[in-house]
Amino acid sequence: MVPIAFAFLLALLAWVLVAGAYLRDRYPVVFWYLTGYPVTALRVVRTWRKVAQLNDLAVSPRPARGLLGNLVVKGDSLQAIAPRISFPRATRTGLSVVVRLHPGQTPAPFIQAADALAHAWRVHAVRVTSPERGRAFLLATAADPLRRPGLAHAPAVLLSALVGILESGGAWVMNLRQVPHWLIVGATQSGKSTLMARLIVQLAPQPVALIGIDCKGGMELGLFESRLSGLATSRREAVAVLGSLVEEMALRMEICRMEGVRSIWDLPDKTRPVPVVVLVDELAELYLTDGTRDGKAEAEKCSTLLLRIAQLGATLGLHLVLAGQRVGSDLGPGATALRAQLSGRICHRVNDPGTAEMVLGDLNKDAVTVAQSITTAEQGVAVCTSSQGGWGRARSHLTTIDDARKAAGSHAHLTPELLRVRRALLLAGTAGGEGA
Ligand SMILES: Nc1ncnc2c1ncn2[C@@H]1O[C@H](COP(=O)(O)OP(=O)(O)OP(=O)(O)O)[C@@H](O)[C@H]1O
Repeated sequence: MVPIAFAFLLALLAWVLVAGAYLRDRYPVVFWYLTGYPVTALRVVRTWRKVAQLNDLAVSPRPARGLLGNLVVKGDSLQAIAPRISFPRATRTGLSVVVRLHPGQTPAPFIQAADALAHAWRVHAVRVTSPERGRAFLLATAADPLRRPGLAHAPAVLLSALVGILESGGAWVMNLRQVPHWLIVGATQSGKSTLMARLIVQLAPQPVALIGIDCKGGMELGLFESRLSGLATSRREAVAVLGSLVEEMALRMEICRMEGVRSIWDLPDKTRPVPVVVLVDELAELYLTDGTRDGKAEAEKCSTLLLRIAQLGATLGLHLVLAGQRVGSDLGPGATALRAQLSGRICHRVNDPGTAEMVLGDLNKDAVTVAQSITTAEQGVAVCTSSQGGWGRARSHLTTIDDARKAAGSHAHLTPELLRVRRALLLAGTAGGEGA
């Protein structure tokens, strides 16, 4: 009888384990509600007083000074009282707690203690906000939502690309109408090319001209040449292409002036020139020189042309997406000036703190710290700015180079002809041939 009961218990245990694993993989939200949430909620309630006291979130109703005989004694009371919290409420990805602040308390110490709370509750992260005076709202995320992200959805809009998923579960969208120019940075194997490939897959079916500048001999962007209205594979060609785009910009300004409008988007659909997106792979190649006078002059020219497009292009339908392994002040003052014009920033894992600082430091110091904590295992994860002015972690949707090449090929017939660019490339090619 005993062995049968034992075998039955073993079978039951095995079944529970298998069912649990199935539930966790197929229905992670249900799994969280049934198992993770009750355990974590109890842990929050049980540890709150201690955690609050250890992190200076508890305050004493007694004054910090008192009289002992004739002496004024100063010090913290031993009877600090933790602020009251609501019972943790389950969310799809974690739980939330409302804290009733003591009079005189602000949410600032809670923001500082967010990391300690995450460790104490054994969750991935805790975010602190204060939507209402006198209350702090703690939102705990149980596991990193970017570890196994699902697919996000967003409506198809001109010049807008759904490139991945945000940590919040929302769609990660690069909307060039809202944020006209972007800087994408990351160490080797961090996910830059995958993001570029995703961008090309998303923009290829749209009525936009794509121009590639890839000074690594066209190894990366050359794969999508069938959908490119021009591809520069050397700095000489890049100068020619960017120069022709500055001429195009001047022409568009003239059209806008004659029509009495301030942007090509105010022109009627029929007369509006096609928007142009310039994709640059390895930005540093445009700035670094071999020390010769000609090399320096070419790099300076490139820098000036990029800066002009970044300054004036947004309303004229010219957009820049610049990618590179690192962007440092050593590339010259032109690179720093250009960065100021690129309001969209994406920072994958980087090799040195200086690069994260250069990409995000002028926007938010916390974003720099978060970018520096991206590990080699988190390919495709990046810190990105949003069109609302905030920032967050996100992961690109995995897109293979083959997917992007196929998308470029099947939309090749949509490639707009930019004669000015083609002519500049031809002339640069001929001049390069003569010079060789
Ligand atoms: N969003 C993602 N999800 C999962 N894996 C990814 C993601 N993005 C990139 N990877 C993986 O990371 C690897 C490197 O990606 P990618 O080639 O895009 O990096 P990179 O920064 O362009 O590297 P390099 O500078 O060496 O060209 C690829 O093999 C890809 O499979």
